Amino acid sequence: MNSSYLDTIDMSPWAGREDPEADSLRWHQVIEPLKPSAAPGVALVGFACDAGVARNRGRIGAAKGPRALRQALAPLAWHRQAPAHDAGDIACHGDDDMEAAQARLAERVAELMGQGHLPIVLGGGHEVAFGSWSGLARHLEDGDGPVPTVGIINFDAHFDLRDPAQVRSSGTPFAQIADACEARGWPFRYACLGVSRAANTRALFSRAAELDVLVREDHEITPARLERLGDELDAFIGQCDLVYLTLDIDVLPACEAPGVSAPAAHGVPLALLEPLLTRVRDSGKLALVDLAELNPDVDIDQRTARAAARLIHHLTLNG
Ligand SMILES: N=CN[C@@H](CCC(=O)O)C(=O)O
Ligand SMILES: [Mn+2]
Ligand SMILES: [Mn+2]
Repeated sequence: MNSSYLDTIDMSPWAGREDPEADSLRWHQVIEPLKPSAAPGVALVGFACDAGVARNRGRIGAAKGPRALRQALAPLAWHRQAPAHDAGDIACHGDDDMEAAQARLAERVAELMGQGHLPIVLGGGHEVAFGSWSGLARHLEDGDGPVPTVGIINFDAHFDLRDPAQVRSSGTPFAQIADACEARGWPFRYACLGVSRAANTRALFSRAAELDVLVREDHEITPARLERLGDELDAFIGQCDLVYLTLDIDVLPACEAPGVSAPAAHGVPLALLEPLLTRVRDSGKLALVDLAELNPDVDIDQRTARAAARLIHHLTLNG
């Protein structure tokens, strides 16, 4: 186990308002750098990488996402019982380093899971997902007995099922995971919610159908259908032993999340996204979370970072 990074965790983003009243803590006052014997809690790990976005010909800048997300989470009110740890960053040193950075992330995620933490990976482009999932896979392979069935729930305007034989990028992680599942003889259970028909080609819809993906398009996620969608999500989760939740912040409409590589004209608003996330959070099966595509370079007044921080806050409220 490589734990030398524990001495170099940068806690400088964790700053903000301090209230003089009792019982008024905020995240920055509670979160601690991860220690080897830390009590189980949430463990944040940054993936400072946008090499996959560059390969996908997108707007780079998501490598700065982890810091912006920590800064936005820092002043939010603390309501948890269980601890939160900062497990540092995985940096990507250019295009040639992307696959190695994903492997380093996998190692960190597997280590955190082995210590009983819920890893929350702060991206980074959506190439983060292949690293996150690989860590989960390694952790499960290290365990005794049959490997549990993993359900992947992706809230995203995009399938990210592009053919990885062309180029591996932020647009291919779930196709890479499907291939990796096939190689291991594992089922590939993937739900992609918030998909824009305008932003995904026919080839991608066909691949999703071939892979039996649970698809709900952006315009289908309405207040009137929210309860039924929640039940469908519960049914999907019911067929899995564990859930890996991946949030591409570009699932939000561009007015709520302008700071992404590919803003969504339609999107799924925070007010509808949050109740669906509650279903996932409260399922008791959530094993791994990541959040992708926050690009502070094109954000407006930290709007996207604040929305992303709010989602992390919401997902961790039950701990
Ligand atoms: N993670 C990224 N995904 C999108 C980007 C789309 C775009 O740049 O327009 C994709 O590859 O489909
Ligand atoms: Mn997307
Ligand atoms: Mn994506």
